[in-house]
Amino acid sequence: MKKSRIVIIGTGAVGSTTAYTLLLRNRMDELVLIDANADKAAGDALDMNHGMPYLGGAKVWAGTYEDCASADIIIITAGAAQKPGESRIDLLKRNIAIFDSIIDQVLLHTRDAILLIASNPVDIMSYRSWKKSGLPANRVIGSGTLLDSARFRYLIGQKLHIDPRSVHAHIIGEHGDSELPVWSLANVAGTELQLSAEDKNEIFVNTRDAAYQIIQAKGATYYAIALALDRICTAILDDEGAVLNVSTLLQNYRGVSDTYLGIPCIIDRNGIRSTLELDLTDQEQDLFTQSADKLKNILETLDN
Ligand SMILES: NC(=O)C1=CN([C@@H]2O[C@H](COP(=O)(O)OP(=O)(O)OC[C@H]3O[C@@H](n4cnc5c(N)ncnc54)[C@H](O)[C@@H]3O)[C@@H](O)[C@H]2O)C=CC1
Ligand SMILES: CC(=O)C(=O)O
Repeated sequence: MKKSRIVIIGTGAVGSTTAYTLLLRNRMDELVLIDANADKAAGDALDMNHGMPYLGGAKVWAGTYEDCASADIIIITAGAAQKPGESRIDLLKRNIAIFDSIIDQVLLHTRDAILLIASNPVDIMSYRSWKKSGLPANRVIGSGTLLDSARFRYLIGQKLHIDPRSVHAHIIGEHGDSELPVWSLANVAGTELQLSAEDKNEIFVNTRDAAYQIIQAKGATYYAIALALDRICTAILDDEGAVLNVSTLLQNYRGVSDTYLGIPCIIDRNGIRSTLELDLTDQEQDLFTQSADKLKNILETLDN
């Protein structure tokens, strides 16, 4: 049987934490680490290999783009990260140049892998990767608002004293400042959430601004995104049909086309099987349209 292989490009804080998370959870047979700083990737691989007596038997090595040839999933976490006070969009120029060269090098070796993008601004980087690669959109996935939805569910759970795994609630739109909460559909076991308008506002603001708070406190966020990326990889490798709020190409989705945004998607071995159309209120629809317009305006400023 073919061995399952995940390649991670960019083994900084997010990439190395994701590698470690995948390894601890025994998600694949082979894990390849690539970084522009080859010493960093080599050091991470060595460090993780020294834990092998206590792990599940996966092979881990610092590799090259040639190793993408038989990858099932290529996770891209390379590039600049926000400094305190910077927005995700502030990273755009730096990360577009890095991405263009990464996608070119990946395509020299494979057109079969699923690309899973996490670098910011993630919706724009995912769109760019899809457009530049010419791969089918179902195989170019952004982490989107999966992390934001996890933060949202955690904060709702805290307020209600309910396990976040039992909270069903979505953040959609940009992974960034224009994202929106879908309060009208949020529920626990199908029942309406018992939260005041003030509680809801506090929960949403803390969700939207979580990255700013964490970056201010310790310089970067990486544990929760690593778990979110692990969740997407599992949905793919185990052919789950899981519903996850990832960033995908929208075509005629609630009036939005030709941009990547976070919405609920069904994910299986082929990547994104289909999207689920949420029944938004008028106010939610307005916010969703505004989020899409913001990203489309930015996309229009980019060269081809
Ligand atoms: N989608 C999400 O929810 C999240 C996204 N991020 C984003 O992930 C990205 C990475 O963040 P961190 O790991 O904290 O940054 P980092 O600075 O710790 O790591 C970035 C790594 O990319 C490498 N790199 C740069 N150019 C490269 C190239 N051309 N080829 C290969 N590797 C290259 C660097 O050497 C470095 O090791 C950032 O854009 C950040 O904003 C971070 C957290 C959550
Ligand atoms: C950095 C980032 O995008 C996040 O933690 O949400």
